[in-house]
Amino acid sequence: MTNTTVVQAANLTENLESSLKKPLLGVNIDHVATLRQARGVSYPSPLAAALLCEQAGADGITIHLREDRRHIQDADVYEIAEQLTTRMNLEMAATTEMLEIARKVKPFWVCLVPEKRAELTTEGGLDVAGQMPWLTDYIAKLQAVGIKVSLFIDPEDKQIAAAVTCGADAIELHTGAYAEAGLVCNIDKMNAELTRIKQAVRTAQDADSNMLINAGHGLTRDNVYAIAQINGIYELNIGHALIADAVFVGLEQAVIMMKNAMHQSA
Ligand SMILES: CC(=O)[C@@H](O)[C@H](O)COP(=O)(O)O
Ligand SMILES: NCC(=O)COP(=O)(O)O
Repeated sequence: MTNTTVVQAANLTENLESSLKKPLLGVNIDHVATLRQARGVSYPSPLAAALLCEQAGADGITIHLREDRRHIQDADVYEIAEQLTTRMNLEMAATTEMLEIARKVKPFWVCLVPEKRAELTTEGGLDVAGQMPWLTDYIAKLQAVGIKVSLFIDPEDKQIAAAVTCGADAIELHTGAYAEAGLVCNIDKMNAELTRIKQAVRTAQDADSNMLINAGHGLTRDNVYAIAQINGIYELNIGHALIADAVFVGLEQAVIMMKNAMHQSA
């Protein structure tokens, strides 16, 4: 373990206590890379974005190294890992190729997510219950080199129970259905999804009090408050909407605005 990792681990324990009331903000910077890849040039730099987000108060940086490399590239992962002062959360599919990369980079967190080639963004949660032997072994191989492992799952009892059995250090509850209901102003559906997420947090707490509970996907300044108020959520990972805000107000201000939205109702 490097000195940085020891400090990060100590901070994690400390943060766990305080964040039970106030979730942390992990900023997903995939779409800084999307903009760069649109032209195949070297700017804007995801590394510069990550460092600016940290300066503005982000508690961690999330990047998703997709198998098709549509945004974040391998070089970004190595470069960002070297220079972050908070924690990297590396999202990836549970493939053999990604396992090798993660074991070299050693991010603080790996978050295992499902991937489909044709999707615009992650459509559903990982089917942990359907691939228990593979994931149990995969998680152990990451943990063996000191990486903490999170599983991106739908808020379903079956998946939560499977995540505990597989030995995950954390789960990240997929908030996409809640966010999509808000986009089409379906308030009943939004409330039902919120209830489902709250219930999932309770189920996870009852199943394993040491497992961290994160949430994310599709969160915006308009819909984040209700999720951030749920007791027991450790961290929210937010990307697309925050980067969209940054186009108008700048990245640092967008981070500050998102943190404010998490802590006070609009
Ligand atoms: C797993 C998840 O919800 C997202 O963070 C994911 O990274 C989305 O992928 P895109 O950034 O490619 O939309
Ligand atoms: N895991 C969710 C995430 O990192 C950000 O998702 P989004 O805000 O880009 O939808």
